[in-house]
Amino acid sequence: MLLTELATYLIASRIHGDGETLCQGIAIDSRQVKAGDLFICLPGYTVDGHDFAPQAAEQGATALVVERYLEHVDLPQLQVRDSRLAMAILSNVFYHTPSSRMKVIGVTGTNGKTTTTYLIERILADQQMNTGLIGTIERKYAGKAVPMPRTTPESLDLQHYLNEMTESGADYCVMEVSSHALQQGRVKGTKFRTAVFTNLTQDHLDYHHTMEEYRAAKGLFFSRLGNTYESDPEQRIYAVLNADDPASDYFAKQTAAEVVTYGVEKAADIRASNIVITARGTSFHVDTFQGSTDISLRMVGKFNVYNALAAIAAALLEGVTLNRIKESLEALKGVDGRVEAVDEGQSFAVIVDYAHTPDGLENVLRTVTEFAVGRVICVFGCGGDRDRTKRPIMGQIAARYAQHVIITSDNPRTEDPEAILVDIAAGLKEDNVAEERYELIVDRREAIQKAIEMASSEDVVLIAGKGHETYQLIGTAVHDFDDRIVAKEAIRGLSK
Ligand SMILES: CC(=O)N[C@H]1[C@@H](OP(=O)(O)OP(=O)(O)OC[C@H]2O[C@@H](n3ccc(=O)[nH]c3=O)[C@H](O)[C@@H]2O)O[C@H](CO)[C@@H](O)[C@@H]1O[C@H](C)C(=O)N[C@@H](C)C(=O)N[C@H](CCC(=O)O)C(=O)O
Ligand SMILES: Nc1ncnc2c1ncn2[C@@H]1O[C@H](COP(=O)(O)OP(=O)(O)OP(=O)(O)O)[C@@H](O)[C@H]1O
Ligand SMILES: N[C@H](CCC[C@H](N)C(=O)O)C(=O)O
Ligand SMILES: [Mg+2]
Repeated sequence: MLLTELATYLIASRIHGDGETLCQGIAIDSRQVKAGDLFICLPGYTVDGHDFAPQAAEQGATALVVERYLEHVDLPQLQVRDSRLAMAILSNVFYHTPSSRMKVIGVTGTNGKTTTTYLIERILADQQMNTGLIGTIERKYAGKAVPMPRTTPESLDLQHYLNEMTESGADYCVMEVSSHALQQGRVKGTKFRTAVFTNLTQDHLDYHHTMEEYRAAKGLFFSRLGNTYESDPEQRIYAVLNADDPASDYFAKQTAAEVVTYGVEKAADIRASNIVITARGTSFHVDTFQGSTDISLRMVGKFNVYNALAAIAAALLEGVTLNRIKESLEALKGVDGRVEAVDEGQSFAVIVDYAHTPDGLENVLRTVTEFAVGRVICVFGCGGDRDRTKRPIMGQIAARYAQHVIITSDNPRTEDPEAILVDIAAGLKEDNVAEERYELIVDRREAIQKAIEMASSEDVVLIAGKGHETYQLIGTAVHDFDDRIVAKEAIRGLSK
């Protein structure tokens, strides 16, 4: 497209230089610019994309989108007020607004996004609907699955993937929408059919500063939902909210979409009762606006009842019958790295889980303690360059539920690994937890080995925080690391 043509989508933008310049693609990273690309300069949190304009020019960029005119760069420039917003708009233009060619169901919340997206996707796919998925673990469509570096892609990548999805025939995209994504406008321009909210508890305070700011970021999802009422049911827009989470009242007030609620404790449109949790699964009764049924999940934990209820709501809104939903939910074994059992025939249980927030850890520990006959041994850590205030809290939660706690590394990134462990241990010290009940082992492999060596029959070893991850980030290096493989090796090592 020509620069002048692109400018028509950006009101009050200003062209410096030749407007007849052809832009064949869009790039936001100078290292990935191809000849003929439009390079959008994004002011970042660490560096300023404007500083890389000369590099982009060298790589063959034909024009720039800038927030301030760059005199020293000899390229035509489209000056805008907000280059992130320009990126969202232009990405939609470039990829022909893919979200209007399919139904996009988005899931936001502190915990349970990945799990809920897989449940929804499974139910829809079982109805012979052509589905795609984008989230923490992978993006998946057209028979391909590609691991994802982050939960919600930048708008440029998102529109690209959505376009690939519709071109491969997808009717639905089920995706996770993180608070970072909402704050940074990564989903601006994406038309959502349904926005699902799981829950709001502490995480990411390094980025959002306070719980109010964090809630406001999540709120952007609901306040930006469609503001028109269509007579065509296919065009209607819904917000699915957790009646038991206080933040839902706030989101309900913010949105113009039709609200459907789910929950256990409080009255809700989709409500579970008679919840029974065992080591093998979770069963419950559910009343909905489309009838009632009993469901037996193979996934354990009360939190998974909430995830299932959210998925039931989203699927009912697509016209799937409750019976079909039940069949799909009951068939699902679970989601990669979420309360995943590691079984090498050992006499004790080993569970790998992705709990990396205080609430997530408390939920999974509570679940595990409910069916553990022996002791619970918990191995976990906290990510570096992330919310530091959650560290001592997670330490306290671990010691409250587990008989023995091994504090270890979980992606220290650029922080001092030992210092992170000390931050976590501060919580246990404050609670006067006896020193023999916990230990600090920086090396995660050693920590897992130690937990497995000390486990006796009927104990449960919970390895939390990394779930499906297949790496350990230390400094800026990425090391191969998979809790499940390391645990298996440690179990096999026992008999030697
Ligand atoms: C805090 C945050 O979200 N940061 C994201 C943001 O980074 P940034 O604004 O700091 O970017 P920057 O590194 O300063 O660079 C600015 C611009 O210069 C460009 N650049 C930079 C270097 C260079 O050589 N050439 C160049 O052109 C960059 O491509 C970018 O366009 O924009 C970058 C480009 O899109 C993202 O990669 C980066 O994600 C970082 C890596 C990240 O870790 N994000 C996490 C916190 C995140 O987004 N997590 C959420 C939630 C997880 C969950 O709870 O599920 C997620 O959705 O994954
Ligand atoms: N509804 C829920 N409420 C509380 N905790 C949950 C819930 N669902 C899952 N969890 C816990 O949180 C962990 C992460 O779950 P999941 O990956 O589904 O969440 P997520 O929101 O996608 O996380 P992320 O922010 O990293 O993408 C699980 O391993 C489990 O321990
Ligand atoms: N999406 C979350 C995942 C955290 C997982 C944990 N293993 C860590 O690295 O802190 C984040 O980026 O904060
Ligand atoms: Mg996720």
